[in-house]
This record gives sequence, C-alpha cells and structure tokens, in this order.
Amino acid sequence: MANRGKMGKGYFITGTSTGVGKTLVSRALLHAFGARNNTAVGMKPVAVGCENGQYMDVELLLAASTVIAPREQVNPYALAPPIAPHIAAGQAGITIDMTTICKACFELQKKADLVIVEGTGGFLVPLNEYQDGSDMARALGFPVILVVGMQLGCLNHALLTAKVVRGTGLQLAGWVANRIDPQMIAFDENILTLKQRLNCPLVGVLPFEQNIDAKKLSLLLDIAKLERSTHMNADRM
Ligand SMILES: Nc1ncnc2c1ncn2[C@@H]1O[C@H](COP(=O)(O)OP(=O)(O)OP(=O)(O)O)[C@@H](O)[C@H]1O
Ligand SMILES: C[C@H](N)[C@H](N)CCCCCC(=O)O
Ligand SMILES: [Mg+2]
Repeated sequence: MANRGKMGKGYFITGTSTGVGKTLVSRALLHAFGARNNTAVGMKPVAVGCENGQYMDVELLLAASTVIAPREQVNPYALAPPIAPHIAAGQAGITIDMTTICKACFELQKKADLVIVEGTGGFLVPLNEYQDGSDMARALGFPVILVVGMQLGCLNHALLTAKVVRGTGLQLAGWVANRIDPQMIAFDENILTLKQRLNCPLVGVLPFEQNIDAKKLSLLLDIAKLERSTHMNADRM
C-alpha cells in the first residue's frame, strides 16, 4: 500500500557479533514503532542459515512488520549454509550486490514509515570480494543501532563496533543491552561502562527470557530517546 507518497526512514541494526539479539531487537523495534501508529517493515538483506527449510530471521521480521511487503524486497539474498555470507554466495555462484539491496530497501521505504534493516552477523562481516556490512550500511545511509550481547568480551566488541560505525560516517543513534548470558558477572558495571564510553543513548536493557515475547520486550525500548538522538544529529547535518 502506498505510504501516502512519503519515503520512510530507517535504522540499521548491527550487533557485537552473530547471535547477540539483532533479530530480537529488530522485532521489538517493529512492535514499538507499530504501537506508536507508525507503519514499520523489517528487512534482512542477506540471510544465511536455513533451518528446516526456513530462514528464521526473515520469518520473524515478516511476522513483526505492520505492513506486508514482497519477500524479495524484505530478503534479497537467502543463502542456506550457516556460514559467512561471502563464502556462501561464492558456493552458490552469486555475488551479493549493494545496488540490488538498496533498490529493495527503496521499495520498502515507499511502503512504510520505518524500515528496520537487520545486518548479517557483526558490522564488518564480508559480503563479497570487496565489500562488507559497513559498505551495506553506508549505502543505505540509515542511523545505526548497536545491539550489545551482554557477555564477557562485549566491551571490546561494542567499542570496536562503535568506532567503525562512526568511522564509516554513520550516526550511532543508540544501543540496546541484551542479556544473553544470565550468569554474567558485574552486569551493572558493564552497562555503566558502555553508558560512559559509547557516547550514544541506551535505548533499553532486555532481560534474559526463557520464553521470548518480542512485543512485551518492546515496552522496554525508549523510542522517544532514539528519535531525539536521530533528530539531533539530523539538525547538525
Ligand atoms: N534476551 C534474550 N533472552 C533469551 N534468549 C535470547 C535473548 N536474546 C536472544 N536470545 C536468543 O539467542 C539466539 C540469538 O538471538 P538472535 O537470533 O536475535 O541473534 P542475531 O544477532 O539476530 O543472530 P544472527 O547473527 O544469526 O542474525 C536466539 O535463539 C534468541 O532466541
Ligand atoms: C549463520 C549465522 N547465524 C549468521 N547469520 C551469519 C554469521 C556470519 C559470521 C561471519 C564471521 O564474523 O565469522
Ligand atoms: Mg538475526
């Protein structure tokens, strides 16, 4: 459905690694924007890892989206082996192309107020012979939200990623602390360290949940704080 002729905005969701909660946070963001009467659609440009014939990231993002969009726009590249995308693409005899991804995203921006784009693995995962996730993020041009999987080692990964995101010329609009290790020692001190050093808003802290309810967890995300951060940066442009 045409989005009243306006082009939707977007956020690029990256993480400190694979398996840290990018999909969970993307789903929660889709629900959070939907609850504010925004239309919102998820995008997984490059999905790798097919389980029982399904690309779960794509299925979960489709289910959390408030508008229906063609699968080829939501997920331009689906590669079955659960390995690095450039290797999977090479094995499949294809090249992941940024123009293809940008065109698909452009079509989604016509359909929704917000496009929540989930990256693949961590920020610098290679996508083809010359480009990686940072090139995709730069090509899309959206502010970045960093998902930090809270576990020992996350400080280094989070601060490295923040440095590279900013070095790519993109805004780090905010970060989400995702408690993937319920046994993490000094959890509060690690959160405080990243609040002091990431220099962007903490959008929310998601607890470890045995039974995940993305809609419930969306209530823990401070979307207003995220939007203030994004607008402030836009004003500086
Ligand atoms: N807060 C949490 N509590 C419990 N389980 C979680 C939490 N966050 C993530 N998980 C689980 O950890 C796994 C990885 O989460 P998710 O798929 O969102 O990570 P990802 O960063 O999107 O991974 P990928 O790099 O494969 O896309 C999933 O099984 C998910 O259900
Ligand atoms: C298959 C997995 N769940 C992710 N979708 C892809 C992770 C690629 C990681 C590449 C790397 O950093 O070594
Ligand atoms: Mg994912």
